[in-house]
Amino acid sequence: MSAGNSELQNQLKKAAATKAADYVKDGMIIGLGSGSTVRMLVDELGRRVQEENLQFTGVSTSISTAEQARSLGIKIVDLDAVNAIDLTIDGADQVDRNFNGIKGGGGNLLWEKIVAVNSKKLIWVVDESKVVNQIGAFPLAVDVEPFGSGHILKQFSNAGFNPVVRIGNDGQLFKTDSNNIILDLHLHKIDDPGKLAETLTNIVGVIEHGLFLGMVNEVVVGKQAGPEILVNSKKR
Ligand SMILES: O=C[C@H](O)[C@H](O)[C@H](O)COP(=O)(O)O
Repeated sequence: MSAGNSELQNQLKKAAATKAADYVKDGMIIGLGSGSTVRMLVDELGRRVQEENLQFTGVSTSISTAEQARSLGIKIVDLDAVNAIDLTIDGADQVDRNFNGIKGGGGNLLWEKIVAVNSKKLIWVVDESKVVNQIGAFPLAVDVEPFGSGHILKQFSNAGFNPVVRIGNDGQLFKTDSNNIILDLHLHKIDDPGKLAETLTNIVGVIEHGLFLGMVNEVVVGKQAGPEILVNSKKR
């Protein structure tokens, strides 16, 4: 699932990703997010490793990012092999002006959230179409244990959450890197993200949800006039 991939959107994603790559310095431990914007970031970091001898250690939020990074010569270690991550750079599907975001369009929200909470600083790279007044137009991914998930599906339907079981590009049931399934909630708008997060967290069988509320320190926004950095003053 993706918010869109027009040529302009890809240019803006790339501008944001390239700007965010400047934050990575020698000796740092860097969390690498997932998705198409992070793919561009990892390409740029790989270029710097090869051409500028940049030396950093990466911790990946997905198998696919780890594979891409390693193929470019970036050192990737397990999260448990480091004490803390200096900085994580990740993508997002939507973010509002209170720094509440939706993630999980690629199904990587669980590892992304685990890496985020173990990071000293979190930056998102997005194009300007993803900065919104109210989140929720993008479907909210919920990572669910497959066992008994039919009952969670019913519970979500009864609550009016319009859940859809995610199917992969291969036409098969989508499975996360942890072998869980994703239920996408088509909510259209989320009036109270905190309350929804609490509701979802309290359901047995829900492993994690794609609401990342007030967690991000900075958002690098790719705009036609040039990248803009939104700073979350509450996280300074
Ligand atoms: O599970 C996927 C992640 O949360 C992505 O970071 C998010 O969906 C943004 O992806 P993209 O950069 O492809 O729009």
